[in-house]
Amino acid sequence: MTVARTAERAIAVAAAFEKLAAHRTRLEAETMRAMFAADPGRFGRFSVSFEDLIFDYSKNRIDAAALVALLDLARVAGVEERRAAMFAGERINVTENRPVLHVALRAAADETYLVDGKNVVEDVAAVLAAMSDFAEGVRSGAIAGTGGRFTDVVNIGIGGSDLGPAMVTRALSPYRDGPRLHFVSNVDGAHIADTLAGLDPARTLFLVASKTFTTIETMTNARTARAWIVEAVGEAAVGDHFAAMSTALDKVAAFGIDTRRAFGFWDWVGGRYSVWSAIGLPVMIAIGAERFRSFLAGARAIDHHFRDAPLDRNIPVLMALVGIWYRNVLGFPAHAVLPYDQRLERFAAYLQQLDMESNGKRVTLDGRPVPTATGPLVWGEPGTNGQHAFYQLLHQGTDVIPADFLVAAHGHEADPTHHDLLVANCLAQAEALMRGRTTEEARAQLASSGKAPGEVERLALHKTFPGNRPSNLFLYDRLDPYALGRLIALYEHKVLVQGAIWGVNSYDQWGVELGKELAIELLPMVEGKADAAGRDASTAGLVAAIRARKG
Ligand SMILES: O=P(O)(O)OC[C@H]1O[C@](O)(CO)[C@@H](O)[C@@H]1O
Repeated sequence: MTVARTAERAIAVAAAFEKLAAHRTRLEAETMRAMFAADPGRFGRFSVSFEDLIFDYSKNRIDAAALVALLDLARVAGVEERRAAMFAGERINVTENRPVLHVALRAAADETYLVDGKNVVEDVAAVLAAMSDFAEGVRSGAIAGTGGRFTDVVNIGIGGSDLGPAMVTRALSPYRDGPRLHFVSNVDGAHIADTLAGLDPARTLFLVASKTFTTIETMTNARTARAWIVEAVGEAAVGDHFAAMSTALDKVAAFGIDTRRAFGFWDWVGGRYSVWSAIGLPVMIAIGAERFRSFLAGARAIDHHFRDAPLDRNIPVLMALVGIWYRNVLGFPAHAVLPYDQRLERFAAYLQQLDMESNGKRVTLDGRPVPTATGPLVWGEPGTNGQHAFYQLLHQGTDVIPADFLVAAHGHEADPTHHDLLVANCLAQAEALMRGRTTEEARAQLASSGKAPGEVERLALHKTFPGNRPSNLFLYDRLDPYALGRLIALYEHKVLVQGAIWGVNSYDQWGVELGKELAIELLPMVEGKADAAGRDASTAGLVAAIRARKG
C-alpha cells in the first residue's frame, strides 16, 4: 500500500476541492439560523453519538450536499488507505522511515499490531507492567527516597514529554491520590528554581522524560536537578531519586540513571503521541495503574470507532472534514478550543503541539509544495474565563474563528450550582455564535430598555452580532480517565485525516530544528566566548547589547 500522492490522486483531490467551492457559493447565501429554522431534525442529522459522548456538528455552515462532497474528498484523498496503513504498522512517517503506532500503546492484550512482522503488543504490555510496579511502589511508599516516602514527583521533559502528562494530570485531579506532581519544562532556570523551592530533596523523585534523551532543555534541567540532589543528600542517593522514560536507554544509562528505573518506548511513538507510553508514568503515579488503564481503554474505544465506523458516522473524520471546509474552502486561519472545564486548562496547549507540530507543513509526502493551506492556528482557553477576555473577537471581530466547545453533563463537585451555570454558559455561547443578533433585534432590545430613538440608532450597529459563526460541541457524562482518553484519541485521528487530505507527513517535525541549531551557535556568543561577526546586523547588535549589559 502506498501513502504517497500519485499525480492522479492529486488531480482528483483538486477536482474534489473545486466541487466544494460550488457548495460554498450556494451556502454563502444561507445562514445557520435559517437552516435550523427550516429543519427541526438538523441536530439529529448532524450529530453522532458514541457511548455517552455526543459530537454535535450541527452548528456549522454545511448542509447534507456539502457533507457528501467533503466525504468524497476524504475518499479520493486516500484517507481510508492512510488509516489502514497506520493500523497496519506501515512506515507512514516517510521522512523518518518509521511506523506510527501509538494505537498499539492502548491495545487490548488479544490485539495484534505488527512492526516488521513482530507483534509489539507484548512489548507494550511488559513496559506497562513495569511502570505499574514502579508507580504503585511510589504510591504505597514501598519505593521511597532517602528521607522516606516520596511526597513530591518532578517530571522533567518538554513538548510531548511534558504537555501530555501535565495536561492529563491536571484534567484528572479528582482522581489523583498519589504524591504531589510538578512539571519542569522550560530551560529558563526560573522554572526549576521555582518548582524546587520548598521541596524536600530527601523526599523528591525526579522523572526525566525524553524520547531522544538529547533535548537540551531537558538535559540541562536534569543536570540541575541532579546537582540539587547531590548537594542535599549526596552522590550515593542519586539512584534512589531518579527514574527515566525514553527510547534511548543507552543514553539514560550514560546519564547515570539505573536502567532498572528506565522505562522504554519505541521510535514508532511520536513525542506528541506518547502520553500513552512510558511518558505517561507521572499520570500513573498520580492516579494509579488501574485508572491509567481506563484512560488507555477510552483511547482504544475511539481507535476501534475510527477504524470501523463508516466515514459519515466517524467522529474524527467528521471533525477533520469540518476543519478542512473552514480552512481550505472558506479560508479561515484559526481554530479555537474552548473547554468548559477548568481542569482542561492545558488542553488547548496540548492540542497546539498535537495539531500544529503534526500538520504545520508546507510540502507533500514527496516533497512538493502543498497546493492548499494546511494546519490552522490552534488556540484556546477554558470557558467561562475566555468569555471575559477574547470572545468579543469571536462574536464581533472581522475574522470568523470556528470553535470546539467541550463540556461534561456532570461536574465532580457535590453542589451542582456551579456546573449548571457552566453548562448554560457553554450552550449559550455556541448558540450566540450561531444565531447572532440582527440589527433589527438590537434596535428592538434597545427600544424596550427605554432608550431614546436617537440612542437606539447610535448603538444598534454596535450591538449587532453577525452570527453564523460555527462551532462543534462535545458533550459527555463526566471527565473521567476513560472520557479523557477518548477525547485525546479523537483529536489524534482528526490530525491523521487532515494530514491525509493535505498529503503531508503529520509525523515529523523538522521545523523545530533550525532554531535549535542556531541556539547552539549563538550560545558561545551570548556567553562572550565567541564574537558575533558574520551574523545579521540585528542578531549581532542584540548580542552586543546583551554582552554590554552582562559587563
Ligand atoms: O522527548 P524529547 O526527545 O526530549 O523531545 C521533546 C519534544 O521536542 C520535539 O522533538 C520538538 O519540539 C517534540 O516533537 C518533542 O515532543
